[in-house]
Amino acid sequence: MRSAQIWRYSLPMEAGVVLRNQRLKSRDGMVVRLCEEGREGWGEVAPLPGFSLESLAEAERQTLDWVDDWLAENNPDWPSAPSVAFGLSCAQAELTGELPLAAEYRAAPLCTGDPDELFAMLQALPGDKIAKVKVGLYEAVRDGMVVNLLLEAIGDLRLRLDANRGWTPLKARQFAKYVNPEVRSRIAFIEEPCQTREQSREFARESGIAIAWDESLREADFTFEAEPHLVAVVIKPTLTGSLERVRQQVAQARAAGLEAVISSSIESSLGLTQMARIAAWLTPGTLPGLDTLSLMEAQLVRPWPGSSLPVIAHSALERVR
Ligand SMILES: O=C(O)CCC(=O)C1=CC=C[C@@H](O)[C@@H]1C(=O)O
Ligand SMILES: [Mg+2]
Repeated sequence: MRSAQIWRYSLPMEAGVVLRNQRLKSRDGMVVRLCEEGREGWGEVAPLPGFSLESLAEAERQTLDWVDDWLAENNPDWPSAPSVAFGLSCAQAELTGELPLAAEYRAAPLCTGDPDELFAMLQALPGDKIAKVKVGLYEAVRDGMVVNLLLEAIGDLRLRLDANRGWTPLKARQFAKYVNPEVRSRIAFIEEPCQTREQSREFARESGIAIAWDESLREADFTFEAEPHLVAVVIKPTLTGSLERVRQQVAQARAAGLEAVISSSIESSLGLTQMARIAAWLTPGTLPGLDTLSLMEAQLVRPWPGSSLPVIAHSALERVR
């Protein structure tokens, strides 16, 4: 006998979370529970506004249809919307025991705000000191100075930078100018520095700074291929699709000699803890980019170890099915 429940959630976000010029006041999505023969599996379906092509309403329709089909003892294909395929495939992988419990909770910390406060946090990082800094939001020169300062001050720090295609070739050059050539190799990579892939490649050639693709993975002409200066790809499961598809992309990246970094699409603690498990399973040895829980004011269903945010239980959510 199969049974299933679906709930809607809406989690308030910290003030000032801006995604692609749009303020994100709350994170909205669904929690799904699939039950069969005394076992259960949970999943989160949460299209990210400004990134996912499907709306929450469309995701809800596809989730309900798939669950109805599954309850009728069919084994339906994954729905077309990536966020739906991901959430449902996680629920099924928990149900069948395919998704291991071991998790990588040491996500690379996102550095925001005041450089002075950052120092203390970075100095205290245990093990591999690797952190992520968003660039391209302020003056390129300021970004260059901050990155240089951090790398020069903390000798064993490595940084992942993310420009979200924010720089013109000129701005990218201005950034590089302020980063001492001796510390550039400790920039693990910069995600999508420029507006086009060609400009990003040119920047990497010129500056010697390694790059990674993120937005490019969602473009129709993208293929996983080795290129000079390209070291990694960022895989955001909610924007990718089913767990099988995520596995396939990790394998394709590996085959091309690229590091695959599992990364958040600002899911709740439920989705984030599952991605910490996916990272431990599929990309052992690589710190995932999952430090987005602190953008929220509450956790959902399952807590992230060490977080002091209150946890909202499924029983407090609005039931859809
Ligand atoms: O990759 C990480 O370390 C955290 C996730 C992250 O940076 C992002 C998640 C979702 C949307 C984006 O604003 C942003 C990114 O650009 O990668
Ligand atoms: Mg990115």
